[in-house]
Amino acid sequence: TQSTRPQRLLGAVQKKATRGNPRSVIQTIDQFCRQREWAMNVGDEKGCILDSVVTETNPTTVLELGTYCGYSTVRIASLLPPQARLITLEFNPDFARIARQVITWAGVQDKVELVEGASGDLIPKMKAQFGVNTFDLVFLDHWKDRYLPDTKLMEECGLLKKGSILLADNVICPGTPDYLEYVRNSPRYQSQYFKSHLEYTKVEDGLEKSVFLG
Ligand SMILES: O=C(NC/C=C/[C@H]1O[C@@H](n2cnc3c(NCCO)ncnc32)[C@H](O)[C@@H]1O)c1cc(-c2ccc(F)cc2)cc(O)c1O
Ligand SMILES: [Mg+2]
Repeated sequence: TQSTRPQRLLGAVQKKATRGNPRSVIQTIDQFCRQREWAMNVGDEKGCILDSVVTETNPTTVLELGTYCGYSTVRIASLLPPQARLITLEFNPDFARIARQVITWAGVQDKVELVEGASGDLIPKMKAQFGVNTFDLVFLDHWKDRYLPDTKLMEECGLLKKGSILLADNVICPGTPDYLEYVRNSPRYQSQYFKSHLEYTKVEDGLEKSVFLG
């Protein structure tokens, strides 16, 4: 039977990346996506912006919406201090299965909790079921029309505190117009756009960093 693109991406990681070396896994995926098959990872250019936001936030608790193959999961986890943890939500079981293997190959599995399910169902359970108080950083990279409803849901569930950071991928391409309008006009957020390019292309895209003001 035909393999899927995520399966081929995992194959490249297991063949070429050094086990236990997150940077090697990231480099291998970026090379695969540039030389073999494009895939919707945040990529190396926007990935550097993600890295800088993670390091300057120095988060203890991170939430990622949309794991896909685990590229940004590995990127973020590799920068977290020892006690910090990253919860990543993925509702496609096939993608979750691939991501778990990528995360383990990179050796960051002890900092990552991959939860299979839809963000809309899981966000309300974060406090009771996952022992989360608030998130210091949220990386939004799932269906683009879900960024806004899930942000409102996180507010309602008391998962954001003064200073919590939302970092959203693809605010230009494919675009998240309703989310952008909200975080840029709401008095509850201080927003900043980081101009970049769609992963592995010259098309404009960018990340929006929004600080929750409480
Ligand atoms: O569409 C893009 N990303 C979507 C990611 C989805 C992943 O997240 C998972 N997911 C989705 N919704 C939820 C959910 N909750 C919501 C549903 O309940 N709860 C849990 N998991 C969820 C999916 O199963 C996937 O694993 C994209 C496209 C381009 C692109 C640009 C230009 C082009 F020409 C083509 C493509 C570039 C990018 O960087 C992109 O991120
Ligand atoms: Mg994306």
